[in-house]
Amino acid sequence: MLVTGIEILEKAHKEGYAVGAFNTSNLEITQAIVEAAEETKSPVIIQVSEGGLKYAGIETISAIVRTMAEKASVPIALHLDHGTDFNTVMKCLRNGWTSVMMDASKLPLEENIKVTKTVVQIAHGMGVSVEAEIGKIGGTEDNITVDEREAAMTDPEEALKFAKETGVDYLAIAIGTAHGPYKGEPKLDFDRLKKIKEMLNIPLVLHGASGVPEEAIKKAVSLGINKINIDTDIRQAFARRLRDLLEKDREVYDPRKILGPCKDAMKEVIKQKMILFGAAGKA
Ligand SMILES: O=C(COP(=O)(O)O)N(O)CCCCOP(=O)(O)O
Ligand SMILES: [Ca+2]
Ligand code: NA
Ligand SMILES: [Zn+2]
Repeated sequence: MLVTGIEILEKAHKEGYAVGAFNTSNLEITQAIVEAAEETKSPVIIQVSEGGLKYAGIETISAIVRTMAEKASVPIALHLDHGTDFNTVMKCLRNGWTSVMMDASKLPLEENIKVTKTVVQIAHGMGVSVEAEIGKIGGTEDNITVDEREAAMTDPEEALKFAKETGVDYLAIAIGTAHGPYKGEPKLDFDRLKKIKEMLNIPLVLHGASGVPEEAIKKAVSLGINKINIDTDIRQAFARRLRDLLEKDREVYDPRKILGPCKDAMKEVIKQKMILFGAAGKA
């Protein structure tokens, strides 16, 4: 069934587990996520980035996700990932999103608070929950130094002020992860996470979780992470299966016979994440 993000994350926060938030931009990725959730009886957040909206078309990807979510037997939310443009957030609210991220983390704190508070008021008025980001979760390609990444981490006092003044439902925090494939092993600041959770006591979001070792994921969940964003690992599962399939079969040309197995490969990766996060069986 289609539900709001907070309905899924409030329960995860209370019961101490995390829910996968997986990016989609087409039919097959959406199928992989929904089938994985059904087969592991997991609640799940299906999210679309601004790039995904451009690729698929906002009404189209909304129709695909909402139709499949409404038919599903497990709770599914439709989330806007990294909504950096205010008007894009408004368009998603108008097109049936049940959760939106207003990502104004690149703005100074006071401006981030101002725009996030406005989005929270509008979204809550429409029965939609809101994610925001404090601290900077960059990309592994960003050529910033270790100190700069340290400096970009979320300050607990700022996070408390931000949460109180905006009324945000769940907060993405920077504790050492980054988007994209990692070159070395990411080092997560667990003390920082523990402090933020104790001070804010709301659902927390981990971005850049592809490529983070399983033990670190488990520890982050035990310390209060409740939404875990995964995209790169799914993309890589798709591409691996596609290359392997086309190398083995030079004759195949039916997209269903090519994309179908790729969908299955993505589904297997997603199922493993749901089990690792503790969402399996919680639907
Ligand atoms: O935190 C994450 C997941 O990060 P990871 O899967 O790379 O670790 N995300 O928020 C997913 C980011 C998706 C970006 O999509 P576009 O290419 O369309 O901009
Ligand atoms: Ca990553
Ligand atoms: Na997000
Ligand atoms: Zn992210």
